[in-house]
Amino acid sequence: MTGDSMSNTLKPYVISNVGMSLDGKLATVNNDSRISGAEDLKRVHRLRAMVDGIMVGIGTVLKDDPRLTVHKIDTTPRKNPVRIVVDSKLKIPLNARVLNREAKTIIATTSKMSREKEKKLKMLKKLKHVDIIETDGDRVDLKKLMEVLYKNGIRSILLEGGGTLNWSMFKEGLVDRVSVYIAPMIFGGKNAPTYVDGEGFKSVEECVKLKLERYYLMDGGIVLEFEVVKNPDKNK
Ligand SMILES: NC(=O)C1=CN([C@@H]2O[C@H](COP(=O)(O)OP(=O)(O)OC[C@H]3O[C@@H](n4cnc5c(N)ncnc54)[C@H](O)[C@@H]3O)[C@@H](O)[C@H]2O)C=CC1
Ligand SMILES: Nc1nc(O)c(N)c(N[C@@H]2O[C@H](COP(=O)(O)O)[C@@H](O)[C@H]2O)n1
Repeated sequence: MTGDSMSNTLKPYVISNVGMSLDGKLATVNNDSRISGAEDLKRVHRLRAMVDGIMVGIGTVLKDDPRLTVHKIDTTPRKNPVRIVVDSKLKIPLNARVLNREAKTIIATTSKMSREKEKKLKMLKKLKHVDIIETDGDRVDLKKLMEVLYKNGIRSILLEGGGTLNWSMFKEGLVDRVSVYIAPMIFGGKNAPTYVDGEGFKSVEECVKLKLERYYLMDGGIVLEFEVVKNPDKNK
């Protein structure tokens, strides 16, 4: 997997992966996200082992407390990609599992400071395996982040949600590939998180277009793999 060009700026190749219910939910209204079965989790961990970075939003860290390491398959030598947490306000708890020493962690935040944020930043900067990337604005500037990550040698990223970050990444045109596991389950609930939340595209013309490349059965559900079609109107 190599970097992708972003109007003359190089960025990492980004694969979006989730496990979702047939109705597109990432978790139930009570935040139960046990969707993938054992085989699908192994597939996800094989993907993790292939990339340079695994990225989530702070919402996912606060709700799931994930490790974001390769721990469901054996790899020799043990390969843990860099974990990337998008966290504008630095809400990350210092005891979050994503800050353990099993892998390096990059926290992407904004340069906007409060006294509390500054205090936490100081503590985080003391951790040798943690790096901070700051961008300007109220929320993390994802295009800038991709540019900085690429310059730091990160050529491929597995984007593991949640729905808010997924929306921003799709909206900014930063996703190159999609692989989703659809479980034979229906969660319902208009407040349950979906694969892509955010404000949504206003028209079909604006939406992200995908090209189905592969599909196969797994854990009683189905895995679908798509390429994101860049410049879909080019040949019209
Ligand atoms: N089934 C699955 O495969 C997965 C399920 N989940 C579920 O998704 C839910 C968490 O999703 P969300 O609450 O949507 O949180 P999220 O993980 O998408 O994080 C969103 C947060 O990131 C921060 N952020 C900073 N800059 C941003 C930017 N430019 N764009 C977007 N966000 C930015 C904001 O604080 C924002 O609220 C949980 O219920 C979790 O269990 C999460 C990942 C995978
Ligand atoms: N692919 C997939 N299927 C599910 O059913 C899930 N719940 C998730 N969740 C993602 O994996 C993270 C947990 O990672 P660790 O096992 O703790 O390393 C979680 O935070 C979501 O990003 N993914």
